[in-house]
Amino acid sequence: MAFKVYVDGQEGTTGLRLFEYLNARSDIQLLRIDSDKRKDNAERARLLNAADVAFLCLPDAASREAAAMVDNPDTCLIDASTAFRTDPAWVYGLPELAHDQRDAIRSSKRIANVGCHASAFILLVRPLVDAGLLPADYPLSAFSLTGYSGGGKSLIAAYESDQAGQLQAPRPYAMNLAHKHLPEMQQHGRLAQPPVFSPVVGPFLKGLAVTVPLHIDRLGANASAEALLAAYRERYADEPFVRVHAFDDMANLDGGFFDIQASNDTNRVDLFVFGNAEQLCLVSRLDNLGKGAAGSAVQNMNVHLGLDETIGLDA
Ligand SMILES: NC(=O)C1=CN([C@@H]2O[C@H](COP(=O)(O)OP(=O)(O)OC[C@H]3O[C@@H](n4cnc5c(N)ncnc54)[C@H](OP(=O)(O)O)[C@@H]3O)[C@@H](O)[C@H]2O)C=CC1
Ligand SMILES: CC(=O)N[C@@H](CCC(=O)OP(=O)(O)O)C(=O)O
Repeated sequence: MAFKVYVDGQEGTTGLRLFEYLNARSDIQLLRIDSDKRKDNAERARLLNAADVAFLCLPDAASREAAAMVDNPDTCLIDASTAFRTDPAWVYGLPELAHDQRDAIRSSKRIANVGCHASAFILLVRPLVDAGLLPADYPLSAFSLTGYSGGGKSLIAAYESDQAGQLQAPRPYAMNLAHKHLPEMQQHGRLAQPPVFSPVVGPFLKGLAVTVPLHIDRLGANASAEALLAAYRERYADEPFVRVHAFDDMANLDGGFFDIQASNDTNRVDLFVFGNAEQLCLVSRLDNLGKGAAGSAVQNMNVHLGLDETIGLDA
């Protein structure tokens, strides 16, 4: 028997990518809303409550509205927005977060799928805090280079209609240091304060890399590049979608340049540690539409339904 799955926001960037993943599967029966009814609340409520799993690929406010429409206790919601990522009634949809996270995802009907910058940042930071290598009160900073699909339909349209080339240079944003991912980065990274976070969007569709610079003498006792890598290898040993690279993995650089698109079209996260005896640079790379959005949503669904979590996803 196929699982009934509905995507609210099926014509948006995340919804369309999710549709590609789900449409290829024989164990999923997709419930489709007529295009002209996609904002009709009665029709949305009917489909949301008919689904075993409903994905919300909507702006935050519309996600909150959709969640309030669900009264079927058997419907599991997987929300792609930021609305519920630090809400204690929702489980954080990052299976790799901790050893017991999959149990929580399996048993909850409310799963907050994780944002692209936040996934990459938390997967770098959390194992180091848990291992005592990165003090929770370390004054962290991070910058993220991202493709424009992360900004949804409107940003994609702006880049794709940029005939005059006005958007061809990288553009730092969230200059007020209040990016919407900061609360989840702090909470799920187990940090005493949020990082100083600087995202930069570039003139390419997708691909993302978060870089976290560190001074070794400000880290925990016995911290070193090898100790950090050992913590990653221990935490992610059995993870199908996390690849921990060797220290200073120059073979992965192209003439000294880091390729932030090399994880694209997969659900994989690549983790790197570069540096020297004094300073380190942690880098996490993923496809913002894959592990940063739709791929991770499929992974969460697979975990929740008790399926092989790699079904339909490339590592
Ligand atoms: N893009 C990405 O890489 C990522 C996005 N996210 C999050 O996922 C969510 C969706 O993002 P994204 O796909 O990029 O956004 P888009 O703007 O591309 O798509 C959003 C979709 O939601 C629809 N929508 C808006 N309001 C309503 C409503 N009231 N009822 C029904 N449908 C509605 C829009 O309709 P219409 O077609 O009419 O515009 C649109 O199709 C956001 O919360 C975003 O922050 C999370 C991780 C990564
Ligand atoms: C380029 C761009 O605008 N990217 C988005 C992040 C996309 C994402 O991860 O979505 P959520 O915000 O729902 O988590 C941003 O920085 O807000």
